[in-house]
Formats: sequence, C-alpha cells, structure tokens
Amino acid sequence: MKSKLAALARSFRWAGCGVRHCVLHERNFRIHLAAALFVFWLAGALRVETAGFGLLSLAVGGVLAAEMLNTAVEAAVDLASPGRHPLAKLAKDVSAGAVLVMALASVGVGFAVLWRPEGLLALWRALLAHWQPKVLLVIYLALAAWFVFGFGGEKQTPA
Ligand SMILES: Nc1ncnc2c1ncn2[C@@H]1O[C@H](COP(=O)(O)OP(=O)(O)OP(=O)(O)O)[C@@H](O)[C@H]1O
Repeated sequence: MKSKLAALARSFRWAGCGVRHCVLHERNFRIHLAAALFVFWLAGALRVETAGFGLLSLAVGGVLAAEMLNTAVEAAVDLASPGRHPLAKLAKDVSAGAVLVMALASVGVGFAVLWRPEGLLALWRALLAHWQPKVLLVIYLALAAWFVFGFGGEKQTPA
C-alpha cells in the first residue's frame, strides 16, 4: 500500500515537472496562462454564474492541455527525426493545428459566456471614470508582458 501511494505521488511529481517545463520554456503556454487570468478576472467582474466558470475552466484547460501535447509531440518528433523529414513536418503542423482549433473553440466559449454588453459597458465606464482600475490594468499588462517574454529560459527540448 505504501509503495503504491509512493508510486502515485511520483506520477503526480512527473506530471508537475511537465507543467513546470511548459511554464518555464514555452512562451505560447505563458501567453495562454496570462490570458486565462484576465478571462477569469473578467468573469468575476461580470458576476458570471458557476456554470459559466465551469465552461471557461474547460476551455482554458483544453487550450493549455493542447499546448502541452503539442510540446510533447514536438519533443518526440525531434527525438525520432533530428533531420528534416516530411512526416516530421506533418506531425508538427497537425499538432500545432490542433492547438489552433482548440484556441478558436475557446474564443467561441469566451464570447458565449462573457458577452454581456451592459456589464462590459459598466466595466468600461468604471475604467474611464476612476484611476485605480487604470493603474491595475497597467500593472497587469506590465506583469503579463514580463511573464510572457522575460520569465523562464529559452525554448528547449530536454536531453
Ligand atoms: N524535423 C523536421 N522536418 C521537417 N519540417 C520540420 C521539422 N521540424 C520542424 N519543421 C517544420 O518547420 C516549421 C517551423 O517549425 P518549428 O519547430 O520551428 O515550429 P514553430 O512554428 O516555430 O513553433 P514553436 O515556436 O512552437 O517551435 C514548421 O512548419 C514545422 O512543421
């Protein structure tokens, strides 16, 4: 029993290593994370109901998972085919296309859940009328830019 629990804990640890790698070395993954934070903030500000949060979570999780699978495919292809090969190109392009499809579907989910003209207009008016939201927005944009472009190391494929 103890060794089974240890094996389970180990598998979670390896999964965590995969997430950590993407956060540190995949710029697109960080873009999705920064966008997700904004989407969840917007959903909170618009008082989106629980089901809406569920849909947004599925969409955000789907895009992040697709991005991670794309990274896994790229690493496996580079390992199997260090030189150029049409099948390597096919695998990478289809994998990248899957991320695009998931991202577009998520934009659709985002619109369906967050398109509340009155609420959005009220947020926009609050942004224009007060300095605090402007400062918060600038801080968020600066932190997001640092996180996306300045955080972690260069893209790499582990040896
Ligand atoms: N081993 C390979 N053989 C043939 N074509 C490849 C190979 N590796 C990459 N390509 C192709 O070269 C182009 C650029 O690939 P690259 O791996 O640089 O991806 P990318 O679009 O820059 O994405 P990322 O920044 O996530 O790596 C893509 O069309 C890809 O399919």
